[in-house]
Amino acid sequence: MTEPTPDQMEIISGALPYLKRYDDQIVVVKYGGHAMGEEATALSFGRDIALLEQVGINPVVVHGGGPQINSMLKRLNVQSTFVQGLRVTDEAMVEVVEMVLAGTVNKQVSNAITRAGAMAVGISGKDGNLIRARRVTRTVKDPDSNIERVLDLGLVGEPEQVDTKVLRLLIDADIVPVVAPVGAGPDGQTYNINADTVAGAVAGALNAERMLLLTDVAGVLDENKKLIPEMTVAEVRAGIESGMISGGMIPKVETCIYAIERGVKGAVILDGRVQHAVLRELFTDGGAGTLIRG
Ligand SMILES: Nc1ncnc2c1ncn2[C@@H]1O[C@H](COP(=O)(O)OP(=O)(O)O)[C@@H](O)[C@H]1O
Ligand SMILES: CC(=O)N[C@@H](CCC(=O)OP(=O)(O)O)C(=O)O
Repeated sequence: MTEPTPDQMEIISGALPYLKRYDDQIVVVKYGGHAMGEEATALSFGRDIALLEQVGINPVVVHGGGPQINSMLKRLNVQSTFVQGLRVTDEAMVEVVEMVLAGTVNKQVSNAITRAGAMAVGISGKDGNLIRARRVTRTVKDPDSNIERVLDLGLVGEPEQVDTKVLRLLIDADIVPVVAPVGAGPDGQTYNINADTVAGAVAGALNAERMLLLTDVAGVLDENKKLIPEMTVAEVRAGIESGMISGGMIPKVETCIYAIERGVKGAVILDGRVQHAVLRELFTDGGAGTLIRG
């Protein structure tokens, strides 16, 4: 074994105040499909989560899998369309979505954490009554006529109710819950739910100390493409209004606002492709991405 360098000792020692701050607190980590790419990043993610569990923090993982669903649909020769970042999902497609998210990806993520030495259990929002979903619609404006139309996205849902019992049982048993973003409607129908939205709902229901959204950009970028380290809810709203925040970043910041309004102390958007992104964010002074506060 090589001797630790003074720098390494400095880093470990510098983590002490953060270890105290997060002791026994819940941290919800959303692991986006784009952040999963490389094998090395997946391993570093698994190690980060296992380390949090080991030092007495309670991580809860919610994962995405949009790119993984895309490649399965491509293999099946099925086209998919998106409305405001949400995948229009019919009966046949929801079967593929559930298979990829609650099957392949869920087990990959829980396995990466387990291999790193923590106990992780993968569940979907349909297990233990975790997420009761309701159908969502979106209003779009026709650019030519300016007439607004309500679009039905099929079996796309949003969390109507979150029952945290199963999560609490796992957390109390020192098991890391790994949640796939599908839910069931009151009639048992399966709904496809955006993973950021699930993370916000879960973080809010658990009153988490922190919510981290791991994506493939450094965080919220300003007009000059420079990272904004910290934003208030009011600044985020102004950013959406001015068009500085657009596309896939809108549901992310909206999820952060939703979680903060439900008592989450801080929500961070950060680049999950960076090795040990979670540890950098939680245990260093500078943090890693954009922190959004109330
Ligand atoms: N102000 C902004 N700062 C950073 N990214 C932005 C901003 N506005 C729009 N975006 C876009 O949002 C994308 C992130 O959302 P998305 O692709 O849906 O992520 P994920 O797949 O991880 O859920 C970025 O890659 C970028 O193209
Ligand atoms: C309704 C809806 O759009 N659901 C998403 C669920 C997966 C997801 O959100 O994955 P990422 O976080 O990797 O983008 C989808 O079908 O792609």
